[in-house]
Amino acid sequence: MKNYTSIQNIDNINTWIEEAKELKSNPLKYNELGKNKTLGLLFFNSSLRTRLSTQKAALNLGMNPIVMNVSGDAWGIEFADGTAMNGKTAEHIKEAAAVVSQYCDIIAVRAFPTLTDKEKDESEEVLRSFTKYASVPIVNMESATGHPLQGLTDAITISEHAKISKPKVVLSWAPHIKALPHAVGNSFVQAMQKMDVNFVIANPEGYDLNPQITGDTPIYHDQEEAFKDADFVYTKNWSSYSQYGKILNINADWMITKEKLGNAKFMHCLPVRRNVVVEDAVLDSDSSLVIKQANNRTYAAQLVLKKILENYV
Ligand SMILES: NCCC[C@H](NC(=O)CCC(=O)O)C(=O)O
Ligand SMILES: NC(=O)OP(=O)(O)O
Repeated sequence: MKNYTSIQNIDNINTWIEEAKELKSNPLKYNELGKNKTLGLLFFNSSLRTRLSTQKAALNLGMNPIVMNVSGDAWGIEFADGTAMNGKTAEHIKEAAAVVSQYCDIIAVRAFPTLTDKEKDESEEVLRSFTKYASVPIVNMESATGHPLQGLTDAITISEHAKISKPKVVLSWAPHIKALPHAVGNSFVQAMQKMDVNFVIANPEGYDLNPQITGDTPIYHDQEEAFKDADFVYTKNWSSYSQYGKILNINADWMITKEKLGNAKFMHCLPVRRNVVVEDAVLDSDSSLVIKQANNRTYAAQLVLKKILENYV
């Protein structure tokens, strides 16, 4: 594998899950593999888990991670081709990516969508430009339309906690005060579509995700019906896709409660707003997997970096 930009880069999710579990049981087994190799982490947006777990993963493989907050700390980067750069941007991605490639053996990038320009977001301008102009492998740390390190993490976590062979997994929309990206939802859908699970999505009318991603996956607009006999409820807010980037209404009654959850396990990528997305009683109970889930971020990232290092030319 050269780049890891999408869940579609996973050739066999069951094999990957087993490999990640092996790394988790012996995280330092390959601590010579990345010796004298540098991982550059570039953040255009905030992060706690991705920032730390990806560095931890690199350290477990013997790599040297270096981190930069691009927004604020670096020069504004221009992505448009052929433009006269007489505005806010000071250097072009052609130079920036080529220069960073001389300092780093792998580059990992976080860049959220605009949520105002659908075409631009769907073109994955930032991630695609790094892939095009960098001369080293690229890892997606959450882009405009996907968060494949999170999706792999979620697949590992479900495999670890499943009590039956084909568990029912529900991806449920939940309320939020801000317009949020579709990336986490998209990658979770793509990961579940590759796994042997009974997978459905629950969201209010107007919040269906990109139909090219959801495909044949059943979508319920009735949360209670979707949650029937669920083993896992994975919760996430996203803004409208059809009325791109908009909050249509708050739908506060879609908040996850202990009563709605029943015997299902609760999952969320974090950060999560308590008593808006999910009530305290869920997060503070044994039903919540969120902390264990976040721990798996390290092993998902470690597996991805290991696969890239093993194929490094
Ligand atoms: N990386 C995990 C989620 C990141 C982002 N959440 C957020 O922006 C939450 C911000 C807030 O709650 O203010 C998202 O939904 O894609
Ligand atoms: N889940 C996740 O990606 O968290 P951060 O945004 O804190 O990295």
